[in-house]
Amino acid sequence: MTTIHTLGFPRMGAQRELKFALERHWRGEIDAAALEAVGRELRARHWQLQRDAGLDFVTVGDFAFYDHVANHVQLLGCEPARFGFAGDEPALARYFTLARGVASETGAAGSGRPALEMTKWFDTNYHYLVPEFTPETAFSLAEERLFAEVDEALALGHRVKAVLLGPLSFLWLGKEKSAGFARIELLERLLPVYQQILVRLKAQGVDWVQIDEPILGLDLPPAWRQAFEPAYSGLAKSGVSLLLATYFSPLQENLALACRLPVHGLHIDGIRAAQEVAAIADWLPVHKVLSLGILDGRNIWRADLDAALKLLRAVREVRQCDLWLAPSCSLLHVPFSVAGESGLDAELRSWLAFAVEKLAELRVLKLALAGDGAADAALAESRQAIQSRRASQRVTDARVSARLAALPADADRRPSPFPARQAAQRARFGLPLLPTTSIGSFPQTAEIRSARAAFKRGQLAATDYQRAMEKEIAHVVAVQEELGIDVLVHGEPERNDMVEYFGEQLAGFCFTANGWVQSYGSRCVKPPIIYGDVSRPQAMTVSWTTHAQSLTEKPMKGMLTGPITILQWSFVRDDQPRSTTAEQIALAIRDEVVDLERAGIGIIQIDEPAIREGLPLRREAWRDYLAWATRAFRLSASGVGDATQIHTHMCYSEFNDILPEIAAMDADVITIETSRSDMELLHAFGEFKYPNEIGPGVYDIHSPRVPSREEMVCLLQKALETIPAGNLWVNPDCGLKTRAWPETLAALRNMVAAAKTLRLTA
Ligand SMILES: Nc1nc2c(c(=O)[nH]1)N[C@@H](CNc1ccc(C(=O)N[C@@H](CCC(=O)N[C@@H](CCC(=O)N[C@@H](CCC(=O)O)C(=O)O)C(=O)O)C(=O)O)cc1)CN2
Ligand code: MET
Ligand SMILES: [Zn+2]
Repeated sequence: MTTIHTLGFPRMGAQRELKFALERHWRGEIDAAALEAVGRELRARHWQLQRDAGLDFVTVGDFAFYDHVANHVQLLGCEPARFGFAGDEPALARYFTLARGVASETGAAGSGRPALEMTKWFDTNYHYLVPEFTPETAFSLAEERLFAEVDEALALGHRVKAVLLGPLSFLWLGKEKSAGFARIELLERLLPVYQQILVRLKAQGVDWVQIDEPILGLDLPPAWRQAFEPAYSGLAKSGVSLLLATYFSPLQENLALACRLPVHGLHIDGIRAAQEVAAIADWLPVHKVLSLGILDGRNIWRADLDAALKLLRAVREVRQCDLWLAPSCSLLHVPFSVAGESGLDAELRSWLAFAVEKLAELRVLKLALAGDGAADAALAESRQAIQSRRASQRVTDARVSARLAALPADADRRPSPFPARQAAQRARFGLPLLPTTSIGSFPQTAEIRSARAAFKRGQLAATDYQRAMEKEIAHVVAVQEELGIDVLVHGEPERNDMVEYFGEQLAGFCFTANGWVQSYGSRCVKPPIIYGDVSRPQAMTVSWTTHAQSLTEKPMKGMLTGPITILQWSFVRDDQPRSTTAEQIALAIRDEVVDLERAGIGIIQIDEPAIREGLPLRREAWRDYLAWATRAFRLSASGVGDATQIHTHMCYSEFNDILPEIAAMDADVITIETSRSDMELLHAFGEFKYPNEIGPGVYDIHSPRVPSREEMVCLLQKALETIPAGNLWVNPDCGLKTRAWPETLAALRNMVAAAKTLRLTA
């Protein structure tokens, strides 16, 4: 018998019901009970889908109103003391305070309660809330939600597998908030609470608990590796069967450890750790369950079921025992269902499998392994789709491969080195010392979004939509002129998203109507799908940008998304290396850069916020990635003359460990998020002697708080300790699209004033 299950399921709902309910709740339009009802309804629906697909368990514990790591902070009773919660505050209200913070009543710096920090979940575009630890952190079984959800599922007649984030991964993903202590020291205090949870689950009638330890796929310090065996020896005593789940990365030096741990089963990522399947099938004792993540949970392609069956039969041959099958990781990272994507033609649609379709694939595999003829029709259909994709004329474009093959060796080099370019650009633009600029987007108001929605529904004519956006651009230009900003932007009103917008216009991409994936909290993205060779049929941004330039004498900065960020935030081909796809996108962006230059745009920004996120989870793979990623960026940027100034922008990550590679991108100016780390990053930039110009963000755009002029003067003075005044730019941390107008205006006004103050002395 084969057992099929999933590590997790998307939470938002088929129509993003959770997003809309959350936002209504936050606006005060529905109360907590109504929100809870939506959550309950979605869980019930999603469990029923799992059951209907023939899964042997429904998975309970993957649901969250904001983030599953934040759920664990409450479950484990470690809400940071700094929030100062009073005993009578309801758990859900505290939860949203952890997630969203509380604005200060006075607006003064340092007051209010900032939210838990948010950071990327491994190498995905999902953000989790970072647990905070101090030597005083205590743990207790403090929240009933998980057990209540288990009861809900049991009451609906389901067989339940509960899921927990494992104790070591939970600690690893958190952050030490005081110096001189290591969070691993908290393990001893944490384990008894896990033990209690497992005992409770067992008592509820749960036989299997999936305990996620994705950090087994990372380069772990010895103390962390050594902590696994004693920790799990303790947890083994709870009496519940544990399925240790790993994903996203091969286990390598942790493989023997993972096989040896005293648990009842091991899940491995059969896609990212494909090369380890044979060894694990061999080494994992046969009395333990092997759960093979056989379907790609990080991508949207229909699986090659014949190839999967071949592998599964071989594994069964070796192990002579039952197998468990699942997607490689939680399905959180793929959209809900292909059904309803009527905008895609039938052929393309047949190539895709989102969450619901992946559950169906599991069932076909199970039937086929049992020799059940009921799988035959589905297998034939799947085979047909795979063959159609392999043979399709739409996937390959001979002109693209010919162009790549013919690229001169120096295609990724600017004509002159930076000092010569800097001189040419200074002569051309005559900017003041400490020039001010912004990162690109201005507030995406409800008005802009509903105009776009009406346009997409066919209720607003293309010319009217264009006129509405041009009106917005004119407004943004006028505002910047009035504020006295030096290098202007058009504000990006016409963009639904910085990646999707380009995906909609590039050949080799398709996009969905409803393929939403949670990014954080209620926020979602709709990653485009790269199915074929990429090229740019026509200019994508030139007319908007030149229109904006026509409204001002000041330089208008062209605004593009870079090849690595487009790659990273799209669903990519699995039939060629990512590096090849990156190179193709790079050339498409290069064409746009060259066209902008030709249209008279002298400053062009190519955003690469995701370059750090794309870094492989294992350090040994960094060099290779960084080499092709930085080359792709340079390819996109190198088609222009010395006097054209190329900017790039990065955010969301710590960049300290890849500074040389960032320098190797050779952008003339980099604007980078730094304000949240109090300009820490700059020490690294200073030590490393970053050679080109740099704009360290002087204020955090993630909160509506308006920074004062003095605050920004302080930060800039700090920056001037390490960066020569002639190389320093003044700008916010990131784009302003999630902000409202009043705080945007106030903050930019103070920012320009700060720059002017320093110009007098610097
Ligand atoms: N791709 C990507 N990844 C990223 C980021 C990013 O900017 N892009 N930034 C970081 C994450 N930050 C994020 C910040 C904001 C949002 C966000 O605001 N998402 C919006 C959707 C943005 C969008 O696509 N907007 C569409 C509208 C989509 C929509 O829901 N429209 C409504 C109608 C809206 C109306 O009538 O007003 C509908 O179709 O029902 C548009 O502007 O055209 C949301 O969840 O609400 C997402 C991620 C890291 N990863
Ligand atoms: C996530 S980086 C955002 C860069 C983009 N140009 C913006 O300003 O929104
Ligand atoms: Zn940014």
